[in-house]
Amino acid sequence: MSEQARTTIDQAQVDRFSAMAAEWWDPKGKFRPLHKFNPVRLAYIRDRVSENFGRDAKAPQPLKGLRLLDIGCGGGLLSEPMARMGADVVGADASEKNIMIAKTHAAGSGVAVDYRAVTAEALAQAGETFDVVLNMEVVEHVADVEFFVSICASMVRPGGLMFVATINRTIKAAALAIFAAENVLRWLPRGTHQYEKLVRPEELEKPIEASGMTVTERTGVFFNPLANQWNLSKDMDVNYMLVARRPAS
Ligand SMILES: C[S@@+](CC[C@H](N)C(=O)[O-])C[C@H]1O[C@@H](n2cnc3c(N)ncnc32)[C@H](O)[C@@H]1O
Repeated sequence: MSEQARTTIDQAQVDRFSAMAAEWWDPKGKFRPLHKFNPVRLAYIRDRVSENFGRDAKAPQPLKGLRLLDIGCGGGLLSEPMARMGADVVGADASEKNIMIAKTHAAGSGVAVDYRAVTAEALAQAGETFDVVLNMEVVEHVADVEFFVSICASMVRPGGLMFVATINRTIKAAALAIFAAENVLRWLPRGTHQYEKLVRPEELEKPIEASGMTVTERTGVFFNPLANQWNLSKDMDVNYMLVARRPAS
């Protein structure tokens, strides 16, 4: 298939998110797991970015002056805190409704984020580049994972980082992240995730490495029911995150 004919849009997935858009900022609503995830993933991103760019992670705005893309930003649950940490954030999502909700929320919170209803391929084609690309909980919802990851990686500047978070395609993930989360705990609406669309780490690493980036860290993220919180873990069988770095030129 020619590059031009390839698309990252799985319209049924985008429609599903558009239909739930009003709930993005309700911590008890359909995006509850993402709200619960936020403390652990925000600290992880802040610390890795600070380390990479020689910043003090404890400073009030450790990401000051860095240009950051939050691709598949949804309602902006990551974009807003990243902007508060000082980054110049572009929040991009294929769903216009998500972007509308994100813009409204940011205006209410007084946070400046450049929200755009565009695909990753449109941004790359326009020649956009970033110090940091966040690719969080999106790859399991796109049409062409390899293409999507390559496009996102192509926008990372020399010396920059890309974070990818998703759910592994394992039996354990099918049991916990799909069956239990959707049918028993009811954390997510039924049909949020499809087993066939889950992505194994090596399926991300191939296009990342092919784009000239190096995967520098792999970590699992696991829910601790006793503490009622998510923690970093060595176990990558269910939720996991990768960090990749483009060598400085
Ligand atoms: C599970 S949400 C993740 C939201 C956000 N990244 C977070 O972690 O809080 C997935 C988002 O990806 C968006 N999306 C799906 N396919 C996309 C594509 N090809 N390009 C851009 N956004 C896409 C959906 O509209 C949805 O908002």
